[in-house]
Amino acid sequence: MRDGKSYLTFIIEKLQQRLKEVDSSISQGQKEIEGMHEYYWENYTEMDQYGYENFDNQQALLQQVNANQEQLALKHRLERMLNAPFFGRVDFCYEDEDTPESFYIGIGNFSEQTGQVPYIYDWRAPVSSLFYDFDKGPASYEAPAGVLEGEIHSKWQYKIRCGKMIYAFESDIKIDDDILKAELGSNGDVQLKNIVRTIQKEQNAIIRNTKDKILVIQGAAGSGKTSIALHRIAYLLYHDRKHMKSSNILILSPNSVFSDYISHILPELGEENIQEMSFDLFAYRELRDTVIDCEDRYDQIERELSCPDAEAQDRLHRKQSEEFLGLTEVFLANLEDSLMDFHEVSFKGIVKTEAELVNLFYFKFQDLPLLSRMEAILEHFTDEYETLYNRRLSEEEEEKLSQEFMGMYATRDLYVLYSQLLEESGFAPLPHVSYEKRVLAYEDVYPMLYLKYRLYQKKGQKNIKHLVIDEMQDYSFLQYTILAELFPCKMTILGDCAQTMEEQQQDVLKFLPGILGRHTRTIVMNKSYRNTVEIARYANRLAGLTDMELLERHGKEVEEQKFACQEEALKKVLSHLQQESPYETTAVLTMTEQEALMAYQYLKEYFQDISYIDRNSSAFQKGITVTTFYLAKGLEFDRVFALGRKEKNGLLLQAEYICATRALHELYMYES
Ligand SMILES: Nc1ncnc2c1ncn2[C@@H]1O[C@H](COP(=O)(O)OP(=O)(O)OP(=O)(O)O)[C@@H](O)[C@H]1O
Repeated sequence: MRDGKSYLTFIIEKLQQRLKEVDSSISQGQKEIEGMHEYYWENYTEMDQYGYENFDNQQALLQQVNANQEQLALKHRLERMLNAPFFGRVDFCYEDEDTPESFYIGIGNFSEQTGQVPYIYDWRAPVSSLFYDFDKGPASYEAPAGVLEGEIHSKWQYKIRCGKMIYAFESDIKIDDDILKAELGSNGDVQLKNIVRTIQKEQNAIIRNTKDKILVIQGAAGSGKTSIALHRIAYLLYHDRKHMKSSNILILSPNSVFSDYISHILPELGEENIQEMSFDLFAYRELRDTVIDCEDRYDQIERELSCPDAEAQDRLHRKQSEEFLGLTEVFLANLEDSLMDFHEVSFKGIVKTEAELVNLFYFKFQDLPLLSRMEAILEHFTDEYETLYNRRLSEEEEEKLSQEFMGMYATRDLYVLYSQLLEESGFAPLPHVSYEKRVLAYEDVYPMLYLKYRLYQKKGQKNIKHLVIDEMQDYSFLQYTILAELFPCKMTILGDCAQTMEEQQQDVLKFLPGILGRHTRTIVMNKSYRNTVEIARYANRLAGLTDMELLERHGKEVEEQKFACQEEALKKVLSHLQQESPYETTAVLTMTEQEALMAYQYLKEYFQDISYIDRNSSAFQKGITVTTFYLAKGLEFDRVFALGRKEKNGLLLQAEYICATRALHELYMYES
């Protein structure tokens, strides 16, 4: 049996050979494309008048372009593999055989020719699960044909960079943990890393879970939730290429910086990137016809921090609660009558009496939402007219009829109706203003969106087959109710109750199964990988967590200090920043936007290339970053300076916990 080093030499040769073939196929394809273009320009005047030849030409061209693009993607994959073709090996002896077979594992499959036994197996291939799930000894894996049993004779881990072997370890001597510690001990990249080399057994079980329709992961800070979700997407795409394309997956992510932070992993794993969106942005787009602007979650947090208002908090919660949904249903039931004013319609010989309209409205079309029903009746009427006279209605006629039918609603303005709902449910109504002045407070955004979906037929998101919701603890009962309606697909939902951005922690696990149904499976992960033991212990004390498992990676003790004002605290931050440091990324995290801006302006005097992240930012860079705790959520930095407050309340404590858990190696908790 060959050792890893000689196998590497063999593979590099094969990869180079393959790359040459791909290169020549790409240039051949390119020539053909050019030839087709030339042929077209020389002959298009003589092509048949019906455009058949032109069409055939276009099709052939398109096919060639697609083929070339595929080859180009393959070229990129092979180039990536040339850098590090494999990272693991399992020597596995099948039950009924005498000698073990070596399976080398890498970020993609590689074989001499398509269809031949691979030289390297993709980390997502069935046999690769041996590497993640078992140590030396009896083992099995699930192949398409069934479970295959056998014994692992040895397991190897490799680090290869630029085609050179950096190290090779036989891993039954528990080197896994050391390798993991070495990976985690290195300085943070600007983007989240792929973890294929060191996926842990419990993480692997989640990544490869295809059985559960709804998978909910409650994971402690730094337990790898986001990483797992992305690797899971890569796994699902690999295993169901026929039915699942990257365009069928959507990630609901908190903001654009976070989207940028995770955007490298899928391309690194050889997959296309997928769509990402924040739910607040989606809601805003959906309500744009009704209001000129909507507050987002961050406006709400800023307000809570600058002028805490218990009444406003209470209102926010009541409006997002199950009880309020009940009140909305009562309101809708009453609206069935109170909104309508039927009257006879007579148009060019066709008459619809009030009784006939009532009948159509409450019986024939009763299943349609209230505000979509009259449109259906209008369509019904138009059909009748066009069939009778065998002519289409003109635009003016359509307009006139539409006015007459829609005029039977007392109003169709969602803003007015929602305001009415608020009043009837014991809340203050919305200000009576024109469209240009309608700015919706955050507490009203989702209740209004819900009302919209109950009143109008909604556009389903049928194209989405898998929805990933990150930071699950930040969505309310009402938001999940809306999401369940909009996305009747598979879901991976992940988050951490301890990182709720509110006065009190929200345990979404209590209500999720009720909304999403009994096919919901919840997995809890308590092992944290991000922080040193010193930081993790400190953070756990802040949040009162006692059941966390920590990876034994040690570092500096957390530095806590109190200052008279924020400027004093900033001076201290500055003195640290001016010292030589081995770190790539440092964050200065504040509670509010205003504080972040002040810190940024202060530090900018000393460091030209410092970056400031606000909610419109879409990327974060190496070096020093200043931002608020809520925008740093989900991200990580080598070193964190948290500028907290001496006074405490629920939200400020949560904020401190979020800041503390962002640090990989060093943490400074300052208060003023
Ligand atoms: N198996 C693993 N091997 C190597 N690194 C890992 C592993 N699991 C997690 N990590 C690392 O731990 C850190 C935290 O991972 P991730 O951001 O996915 O956690 P999270 O649970 O989403 O955290 P949070 O909720 O605090 O934002 C990352 O640097 C990630 O690369």
